Amino acid sequence: MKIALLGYGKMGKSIETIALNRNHTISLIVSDSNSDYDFSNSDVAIDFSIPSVAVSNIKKAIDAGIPVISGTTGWLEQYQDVLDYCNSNNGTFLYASNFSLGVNIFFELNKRLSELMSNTSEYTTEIEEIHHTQKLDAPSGTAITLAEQIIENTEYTNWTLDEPKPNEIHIEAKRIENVPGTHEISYNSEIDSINIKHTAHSRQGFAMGAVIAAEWIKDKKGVFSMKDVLNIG
Ligand SMILES: NC(=O)C1=CN([C@@H]2O[C@H](COP(=O)(O)OP(=O)(O)OC[C@H]3O[C@@H](n4cnc5c(N)ncnc54)[C@H](OP(=O)(O)O)[C@@H]3O)[C@@H](O)[C@H]2O)C=CC1
Ligand SMILES: O=C(O)C1=N[C@H](C(=O)O)C[C@H](O)C1
Repeated sequence: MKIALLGYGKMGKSIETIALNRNHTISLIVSDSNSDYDFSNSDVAIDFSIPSVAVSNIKKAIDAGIPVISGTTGWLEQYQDVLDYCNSNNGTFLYASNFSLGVNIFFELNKRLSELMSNTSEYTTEIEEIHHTQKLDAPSGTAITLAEQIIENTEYTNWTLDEPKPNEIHIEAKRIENVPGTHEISYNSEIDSINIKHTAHSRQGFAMGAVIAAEWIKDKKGVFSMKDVLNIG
């Protein structure tokens, strides 16, 4: 498979290593310095860039008829626009706030725990995420997905980085040198606490998941998620 890499930073480079090990080739590398590019020799595009350019990168791939997967976070207010664009142009698109198998299993645990908590009023819920200091967005896309899952199953209606109101889940976003990505959900009452936590030890799980998603999506049409790829949940 010939892969176009949209973004060649920490993730783009990790994806390149894994893709080459799986006998794929890299047909195009796009970074800030070469934004005038075309997809003429590519089978699939993988976007791990920056929030301000992700949407134009994704739409450009759809225009070229190339299936595109994106892991870039921090642009989700435009997600519906991208879905509509993909569907109306008969394109192929997959976004995941987190491509690792472990976090996608963790998402299922989070859903189940929030379902179990749906009828209890004793517990308050908090999310903590920790990432490296170069991260541009806060909270992480993964923390937003976790919060949205809890909101779907409980009385909470919003998440906030600030002091929470009773209907808001507090997300604490910490930035510490070299942390690849840690997410913890806590339910706290007077009596006890329940915590679930995922710790990434490197970027390998994210990059492997992205390559597996690209292999899976190559000949498909439509909008997909990692649930479709991993067949879990
Ligand atoms: N969904 C998931 O599983 C994961 C998602 N992420 C997300 O992926 C994104 C990238 O993360 P990471 O690799 O760590 O970030 P980096 O900052 O290391 O890399 C970002 C890259 O984007 C490039 N870039 C800048 N402008 C453009 C442009 N116009 N077109 C294409 N690329 C451009 C930068 O190029 P230059 O170097 O020239 O400035 C840089 O190489 C982030 O949003 C992060 O949150 C990260 C890990 C996992
Ligand atoms: O920027 C990162 O590094 C990561 N970003 C993703 C997010 O925002 O959730 C996924 C992962 O946690 C690493």
